[in-house]
Amino acid sequence: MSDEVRCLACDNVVADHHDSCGGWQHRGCQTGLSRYKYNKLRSGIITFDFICNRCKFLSSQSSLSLPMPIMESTPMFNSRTPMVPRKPRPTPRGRPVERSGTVEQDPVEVFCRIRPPEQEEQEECVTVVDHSTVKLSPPPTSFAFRNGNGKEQIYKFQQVFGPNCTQKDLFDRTTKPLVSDLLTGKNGLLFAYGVTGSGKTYTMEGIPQDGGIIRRTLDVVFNSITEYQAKRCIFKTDGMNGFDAQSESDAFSDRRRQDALSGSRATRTRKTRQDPGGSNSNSQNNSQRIPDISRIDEIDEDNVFSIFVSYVEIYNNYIYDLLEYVQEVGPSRGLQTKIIREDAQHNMYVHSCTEVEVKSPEDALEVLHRGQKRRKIAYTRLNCESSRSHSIFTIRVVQAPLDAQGEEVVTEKENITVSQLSLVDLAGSERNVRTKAVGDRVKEAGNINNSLMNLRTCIEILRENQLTGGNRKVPYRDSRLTHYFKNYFDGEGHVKMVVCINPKADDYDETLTVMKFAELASEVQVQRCIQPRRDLGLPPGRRRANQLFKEVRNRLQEEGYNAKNEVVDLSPIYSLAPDWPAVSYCPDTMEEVITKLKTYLVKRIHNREKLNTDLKDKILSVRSHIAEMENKNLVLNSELRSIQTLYRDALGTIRNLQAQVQNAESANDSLLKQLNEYQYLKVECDVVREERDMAKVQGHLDKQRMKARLKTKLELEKERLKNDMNTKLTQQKSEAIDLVLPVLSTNQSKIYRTQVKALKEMLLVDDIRQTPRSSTESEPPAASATPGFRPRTNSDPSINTSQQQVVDLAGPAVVNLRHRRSRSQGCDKWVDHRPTQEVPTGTILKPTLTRNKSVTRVRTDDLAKNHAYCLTTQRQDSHGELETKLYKGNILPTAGGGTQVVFQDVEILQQRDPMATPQTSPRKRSSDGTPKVDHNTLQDRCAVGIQGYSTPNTHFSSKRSKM
Ligand SMILES: Nc1ncnc2c1ncn2[C@@H]1O[C@H](COP(=O)(O)OP(=O)(O)OP(=O)(O)O)[C@@H](O)[C@H]1O
Repeated sequence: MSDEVRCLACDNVVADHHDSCGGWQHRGCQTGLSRYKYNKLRSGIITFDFICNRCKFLSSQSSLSLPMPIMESTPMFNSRTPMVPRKPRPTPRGRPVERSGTVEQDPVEVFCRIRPPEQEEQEECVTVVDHSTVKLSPPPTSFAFRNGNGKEQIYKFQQVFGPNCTQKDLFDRTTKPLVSDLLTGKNGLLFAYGVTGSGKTYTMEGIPQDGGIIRRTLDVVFNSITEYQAKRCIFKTDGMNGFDAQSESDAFSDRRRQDALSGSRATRTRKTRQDPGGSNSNSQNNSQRIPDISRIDEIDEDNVFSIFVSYVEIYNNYIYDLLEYVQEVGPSRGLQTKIIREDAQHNMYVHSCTEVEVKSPEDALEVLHRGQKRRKIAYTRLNCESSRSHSIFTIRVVQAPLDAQGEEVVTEKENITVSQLSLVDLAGSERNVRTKAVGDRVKEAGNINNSLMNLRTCIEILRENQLTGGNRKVPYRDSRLTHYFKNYFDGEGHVKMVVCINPKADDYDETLTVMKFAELASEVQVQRCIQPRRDLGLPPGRRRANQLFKEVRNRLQEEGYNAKNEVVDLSPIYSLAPDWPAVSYCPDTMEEVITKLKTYLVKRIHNREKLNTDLKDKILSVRSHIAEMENKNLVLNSELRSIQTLYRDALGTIRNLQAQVQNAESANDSLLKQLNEYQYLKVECDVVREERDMAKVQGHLDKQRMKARLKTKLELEKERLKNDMNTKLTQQKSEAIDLVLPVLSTNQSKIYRTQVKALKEMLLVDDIRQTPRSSTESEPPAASATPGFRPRTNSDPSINTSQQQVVDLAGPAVVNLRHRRSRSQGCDKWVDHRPTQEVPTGTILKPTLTRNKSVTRVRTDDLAKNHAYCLTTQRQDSHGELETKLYKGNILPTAGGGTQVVFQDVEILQQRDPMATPQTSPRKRSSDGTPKVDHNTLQDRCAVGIQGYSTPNTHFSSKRSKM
């Protein structure tokens, strides 16, 4: 029996170790071998790694870089030290075990995205031929063209996304399958590759309103596992790229500790920084965010999930943790460089890198945003925000099954599945000639180009190995980037690449290089990652069953049953045991394998027996249950029949009622119709009635007008007749006296002459008193004698006919004309007789009534004590126009010892709407245009004033003769 010894650098078999002789035989490259590093195993055994002499020579010439030895000083080879060949490496997690000798492989999927032109009418060198082909046409300015390579080039991709493609389309086609893999426990790598400014960062990150690959991935992951998320801290990292699961109580105390720590950190950050890390802009971004709402359905519902994210960048070939906590107080150390390590499963990981457990896309985006702020970005001539480093955002999904009851997480480490998806935004390749970079930018560009070149070399060698069956060492370790990618290219998951292209002609030469690399990459095959299904022999659907059980229990409790202590019983167990253990034939470990298989089979037999017993019990219980159910069924059937009869009756009643309802509805309809007609008629009637009312009002107004005209005429006629009669009477009287006098004797005649003369005088006097005054005689004699009054003539325009009528009423027949009121007695004391409901005039000019006594009802005492009287009347028409009149007069004692008012003056205040036209403003006017006095009201109100005593029933017209 012999073991192979391979060269650490080129992986060629360089020696065989023979158990029989304990010696070594050179083989393969036949160049001999040297010790390179030694490994001390826990058991104390020391093993060696070797390199062949050829690789040793190449490394000494610096044309090959070797991985650093762990020990600087290699211990001297001691021939007595047993040289134990290295044990074969454990198969990396998820890597398919070669049983039949063939391994399923997938090509690296390469997609092409062409960004929209930067300017309109930009000269372009890229054309989309169809959904998977692009054509590159060299512009005359290009280096290739000038070197005589002016031919058009055709490149094929998995899919080409043109300038108008959406972020959603790109994500669905490129990344969604990787998200599905991630959630089912498989690893994936997606990286954006291209020239600077070609849209790699846009593709990976996008904008809040239209998220790129990273944002959408987070959305879809959380959309898919929302209901199945584990509580925070149930899973925690073991510091060696693995995870442990812990009980709920431990998780609770860890949560509290974390909260306290993050609280104190947040306080410290707030204290030291005014702008809390752009939290405002972050929340603003979140508010503008349009999340992707799609989800993956094929996930194991009986698992619980936790998501961890990390964010690192490779800058100048150093790795930095973008989420590292940097103390803000005290001397700041800045970000520390990290190293890449290999875990127990030979997976590469960034040692001591911060992994944040996130519970929502918003949490994850907050972390992403935090990292982005630390990314090295700088202005270059080709991109104002050019990434100067490669960034790797890794999402790790940790999942573990629920226990048999579907209640708690199974915490054994071997049941935990960890998968990861690395989303890489590579820095763009750039030529200093074009960027005109200086200083740091040149160094950065050099490092970027070197790492990209190394990626290209690795891919080239991989492809060559795959095509030729060669075994050339792939120089993953030459740069941090390829070192980190090693697992993926070695078969640790699906690899996809999005090649970003800027179609502008200036980029032709670089774009051509990118295309060549893309073509190369698409020919590389990576081993398909097949995640072994973990079968713990637990019933599937237990989470749902548990939920259902709890729901039923709650419902029973609500209905009054005591189901609180019922426990979930999710037996039967559907499988006999977990999957067969992975065993391989090896004579050394035969015993161990047989024991393992024996244990497994015993367990299976035990499970089978248990299941059989369980099955018998269940059959019995099901039978009794069925019998019980049948009895119930019989009862229920009879109940059903009676219910059906009732139902039929009810159905008949319902039909009757429906018919009635239909009748009622049709009656209702006809009534509604009638109602409508009546309403229409009513409207018409209302219109007619309004017209009639208007005509009536008009007629009434006409009648009033006519009545007033006739009344005036009648008065005038009466006056005229009266005058005629008086003239005639006077004439007849004097004629009678003249007839009587000659008949008398001289003595008698003397006596009688004197008496007749006196009688004649009396008669004449009486005539004079009774004769109505002509318009020139209309001024009351008392007026001129009354102090404090302004005499008016007819020429005064403010005095109109109605005023004269009022003035006429103040006839001086019974007044003591010689009455003089002394000023000392207060001849200017007024009785201000106002209407009961006075309309406020709001006028600026107001009559001056000094020392007035304001009354609404006049008593004789008021008149006796005061000397002047003012009566205010108001009239308001329907248009709101107001007419206010002030009748002023003197209070004089009458011959009979009473008091009377002699009106001397009328003031009229008319308030009119300036907008109203005479037509639109109907106004009560007399035929000569002067407003009419409302005699009735006036008479009623001033009856006391005129008479000196109250005569409520006296008509104004009948009093006029006495005045
Ligand atoms: N598909 C696109 N649609 C709209 N704008 C785009 C698209 N691709 C790129 N851009 C815009 O082009 C500019 C440069 O893009 P981006 O920064 O993503 O390039 P890059 O390839 O990451 O460059 P670098 O390698 O220098 O970081 C950005 O302003 C971005 O918004």
